[in-house]
Amino acid sequence: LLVDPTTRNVTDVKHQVVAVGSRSAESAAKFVDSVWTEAGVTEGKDQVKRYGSYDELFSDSNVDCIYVGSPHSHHYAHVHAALSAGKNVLCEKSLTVNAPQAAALIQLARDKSLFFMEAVWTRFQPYSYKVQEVIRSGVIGDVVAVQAELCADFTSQSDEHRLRNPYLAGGALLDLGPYPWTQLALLLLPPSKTSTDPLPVPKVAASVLKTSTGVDSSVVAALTFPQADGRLVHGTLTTAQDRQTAHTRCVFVQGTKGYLEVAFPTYRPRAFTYYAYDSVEQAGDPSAAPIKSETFEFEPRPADIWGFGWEADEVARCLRDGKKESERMPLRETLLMMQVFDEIRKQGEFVYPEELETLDFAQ
Ligand SMILES: NC(=O)C1=CN([C@@H]2O[C@H](COP(=O)(O)OP(=O)(O)OC[C@H]3O[C@@H](n4cnc5c(N)ncnc54)[C@H](OP(=O)(O)O)[C@@H]3O)[C@@H](O)[C@H]2O)C=CC1
Ligand SMILES: O=C1OC[C@@H](O)[C@H](O)[C@H]1O
Repeated sequence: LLVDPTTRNVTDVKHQVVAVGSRSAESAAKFVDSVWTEAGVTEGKDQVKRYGSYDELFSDSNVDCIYVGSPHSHHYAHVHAALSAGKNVLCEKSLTVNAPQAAALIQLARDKSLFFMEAVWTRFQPYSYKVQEVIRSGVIGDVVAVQAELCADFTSQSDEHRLRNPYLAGGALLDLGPYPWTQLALLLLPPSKTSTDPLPVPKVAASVLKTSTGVDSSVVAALTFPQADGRLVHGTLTTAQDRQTAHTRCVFVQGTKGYLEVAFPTYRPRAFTYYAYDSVEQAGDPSAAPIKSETFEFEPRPADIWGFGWEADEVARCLRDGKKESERMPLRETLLMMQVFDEIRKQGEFVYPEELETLDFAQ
């Protein structure tokens, strides 16, 4: 938000951080100091309001949109309060703990005619548009399977840390799972469309392992996605917080006439390469060589942003244009992810503490 959008060739929108809300005034002030210092800017810092409660932030009339970046356990309560106060909301992944909470917030945003979006930054990165373009060009034929993975080693974190703590809705699935899910969704769901019609929930077969704190340490799930031509295609989602994904491959796409590999990290891919064969027969022949191969690389930090800038630009454009949801990250796809995650947790017999799963979870 603090990087001038023109440095990434964006001239139609700009951003201003007008206020920061925290559970204490000291931590709000500390946050502003550290973020402005890290960004290397001084402009605008003195004007930023530092609130010692979220409710004060939600009632600031200068605020157009709230970014909710609290632990997953608290998204439902924080977003509910922000929407109830009449604010547009961008909320970090995973949107909520479960699908009923997501559905309730989506309904609240629609009832109040407010913009609402899950913050999945990967969707707005140049990588995501390019990989879809290449797949849709048919260069590797029809997609017959996709494997997507994000594992990270969080075993050194304390039991109280939000990643391992059930009371903060820890675990691999809610924290890391949205990224392999996003890769599957980008390649195996019909083109994104905003609509209140629900999407069919893919069939799920999942296995879940737990940490000593009782949250999921790893999940492997096979999902079946119906395609426009009637075919059923498998996507596998792997996520774990006790090991690391190989740096060369976090997504593998098998086509009838070739394949495509994506370089880690799953949330911000560095590159992808496709290998295309002359025919279906050649693609199935281990001794045949591809007739075409191309690598697309993505700068790790173009114009000094990690990649969140593109997501912020999308939010600004939606607000400017009076849109209540993003066509690139439609609410029904967020709901679908939460429905799939609920089914994975059900099959893995994994529930969060009762109060986190309810619709009246208080702050
Ligand atoms: N898009 C991305 O790349 C990333 C997204 N995330 C997402 O961001 C969200 C937050 O993750 P992260 O920043 O690591 O989380 P932290 O544990 O660092 O918590 C963030 C802030 O939440 C506030 N908070 C509100 N209620 C609580 C509570 N009960 N316990 C602890 N903190 C609370 C605190 O701020 P305060 O005390 O000031 O109120 C805290 O500093 C998650 O949804 C996560 O998935 C995380 C990392 C990267
Ligand atoms: O969103 C995220 O992306 C990077 C991970 O390391 C982090 O835990 C997660 O919240």
